[in-house]
Order: sequence, then structure tokens, then C-alpha cells
Amino acid sequence: MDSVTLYCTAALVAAGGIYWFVCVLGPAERKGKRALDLSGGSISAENVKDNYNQYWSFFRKPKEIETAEKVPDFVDTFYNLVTDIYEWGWGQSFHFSPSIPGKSDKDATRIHEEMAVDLIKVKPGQKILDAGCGVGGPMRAIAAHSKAHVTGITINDYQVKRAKLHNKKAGLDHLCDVVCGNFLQMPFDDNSFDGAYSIEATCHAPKLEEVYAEIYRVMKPGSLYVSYEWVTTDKYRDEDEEHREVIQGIERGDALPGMRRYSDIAAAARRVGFEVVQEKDLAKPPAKPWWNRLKMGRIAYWRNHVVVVVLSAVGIAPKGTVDVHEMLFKTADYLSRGGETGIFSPMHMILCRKPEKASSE
Ligand SMILES: C=C(CC[C@@H](C)[C@H]1CC[C@H]2C3=CC[C@H]4[C@H](C)[C@@H](O)CC[C@]4(C)[C@H]3CC[C@]12C)C(C)C
Ligand SMILES: C[S@@+](CC[C@H](N)C(=O)[O-])C[C@H]1O[C@@H](n2cnc3c(N)ncnc32)[C@H](O)[C@@H]1O
Repeated sequence: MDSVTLYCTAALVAAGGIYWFVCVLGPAERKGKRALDLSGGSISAENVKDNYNQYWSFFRKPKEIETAEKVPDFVDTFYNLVTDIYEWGWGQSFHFSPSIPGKSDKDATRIHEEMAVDLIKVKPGQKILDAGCGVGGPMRAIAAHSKAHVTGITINDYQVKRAKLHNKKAGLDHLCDVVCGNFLQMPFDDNSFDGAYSIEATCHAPKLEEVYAEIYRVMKPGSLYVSYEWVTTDKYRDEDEEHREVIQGIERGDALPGMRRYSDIAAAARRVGFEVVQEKDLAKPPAKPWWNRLKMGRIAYWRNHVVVVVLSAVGIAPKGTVDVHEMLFKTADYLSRGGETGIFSPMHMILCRKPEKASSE
């Protein structure tokens, strides 16, 4: 073999190897978003790094994230930075679910989503609200399962575009609508929905009562609302340094203005007028660990990191993607520790009814 042939063969093998590593081996999960498409959402590529720094600056001024008006912007920035990475490495449903022996992550996710709509007892053709819908993974599963018409709202316009595209591709756009807006001031009429749900989204509201009050306003009297909330559990001890470190790590890596305690949830719901029908931490045994999937993905995260570093170095992924990926990498560890120690649950379920008649009437 002459040296030219040898050189060409080596180049072909190297190119094949890179293609296999990036495109075929794929991310932790496989769902239609490729590493080559990683972007900063609605942020232009050259501004990703600055926006990442800006995101962190919120935590240097904790008083600002307590100010309700600033939180939606901070959450919007966060989702511009993470939405593509989430879709690439996790899927179209941005939440956890208990693992189910013998079932895939995809099935366990769907079952957790269908449970939400079963709890609110909607009928085909009825109109329901998804408060904080992401790119619509839950919305599509819920519409397909219940045949109800779902309207989702998200603060992030890039997610609206992604959700609409996925709805169309799934042939579910006749049942699923998505609007860009703030769930603290929704562009919907009073008493207009036959039910509502939110999956791991209201944790971004600075005050739970504000988002609950707004959801209450748009629901019809007698209808049901279910939410899966992020909370610290009865095992959390504020005086334990490790507990504080884990919860703070989760807050920072997940754009939370402050984690609530499990006991705050029903109290907030009652204060806005809801009747609490049921409350249950879906993470508690016999449910199997929701954090298994995070731990099992660790090797894939390393591989993903190499992919992100390479794509960023050659200018395909925006500069700053590496920082965002590194943040998520660390967040995954805090979340697993929160799950393993039992001090944190991302699925504290609350089922509420808007009374037929408000108590003041
Ligand atoms: C409800 C929220 C989001 C919950 C989860 C969907 C996400 C929380 C942490 C995310 C991830 C962590 C590690 C990433 C990994 C390093 C990367 O290679 C691939 C994507 C991750 C697995 C990513 C996926 C989504 C999460 C699990 C919050 C924000 C309220
Ligand atoms: C973790 S994601 C969950 C998305 C979806 N429920 C799912 O499970 O796939 C949280 C969602 O809440 C939305 N969100 C957070 N704060 C919001 C606000 N103030 N108004 C509207 N949406 C908001 C985010 O944009 C994001 O879509």
C-alpha cells in the first residue's frame, strides 16, 4: 500500500469514527434532536456565553430572584440555554417519573403523564390547560390518551416553536395548542377550562399562590387541577450542611427561585380557594427510584461532554454550550443525591377542585 492510500484509509477510518461517535452512538436517549443541532434556543450563538453568565448572576443577587417580575426572564434565559440539551439527552418530556421494572424510560414517562390526566377525569373533546408545557411531551401523551383538547403555555418562545413542530409531526396539532406567555398572567378567559395540570413547572413560580390563583381563575367551577411539585420532604433538615448543599445545587442548576417544603403545597392551594382532594408523594416506596435514570446515564453524559466540547471547539455548537452542559452534569449529581437521601421529591402530587361555588358567594 503506498503512502497516499494509507493516508486516505486512515482519514476515512477517522471520519467514520467521528461520525459513529457523534451521530450513531447518539446521546443518553434518542429522540430526534442531534448533537449537530444544539443551539441557544432563541439566543443567537454569539450571545450564549453571555446569557449563561447572566443566568449565574441572578444567584449572586438572590433578592432579585425573589422579585416576581424578574423570575420569568431568568427562567426564559435558562430554557433558551437548556432546551436543546434536554431534548438531545433526555427527550421531549422535561420531567422525572418513577422507574417501572420491565418498562422502558419512555413507557414509565408516558404512564406518569397519563396518570395526571386520569386524575382530573376529563372527557374526550373537553378543554384542558397545561401550565408550563415545555416542548409538549406530556401534552401529546395526554391528548392521545384522553382525546381532550390541550392548550399549553410556556414562557419560552423557542419551546413554543419546538412544541408546535412536534405536535404537527405527531399528527396531534388538532388536539394540541401552544402559546407563549407567563402562567402568572395567562391570556385566557375566566372559567374557560374543564381541567388543568402542571408537571414539574410551577416550581419556577416565585410564589406558588400566584400561579395557583391564576390557574384557579381560568378553570370552570367543579373542575380538577393536578400538579407534580418539586419539594423538600420531611427528611430535609435545614441545620444539615449536606442537605442545604444538595438543595442549593438543585435550585441553581434548575432555575428555581427557592425550593418549597412539602407542607407548603396544600396550604397554598387552599389559600387561593381550591379544595384539596388528594396529596401524595409519588416518589415514596413502593414507587421505584426516579433518579435511577439519571445515574444510569452517567457514562453517556461523559460521552456527551466530549461531543459538546468538540462541536463547540469547531464552531458548530455555540460557545457557552460547554458551560451549560457542565452545569447540567453537576445538577444531575445533586438531583441523584436529593433522591437517594430522600430529602427531595420532584413528584409531590396535589389534586385540587375548584368548588362549584366560591366560599364568599
Ligand atoms: C423539571 C425540571 C427538569 C428536570 C429534568 C428533565 C432535567 C434536570 C437535569 C437535566 C439533565 C441533567 C444532566 C444532562 C446530561 C449531562 C446531558 O449529557 C444530557 C441531558 C441531561 C441528562 C439533562 C436532561 C434533563 C434533566 C434530567 C426543572 C428544570 C424544574
Ligand atoms: C421543567 S419544564 C416542564 C415542562 C413540561 N411540563 C414537561 O414535563 O415536559 C418547566 C416548564 O415551565 C415553564 N415555565 C416556567 N415558568 C413559567 C412561567 N412563568 N410562565 C409560563 N411557563 C413557565 C418553562 O418554560 C418550562 O416549559
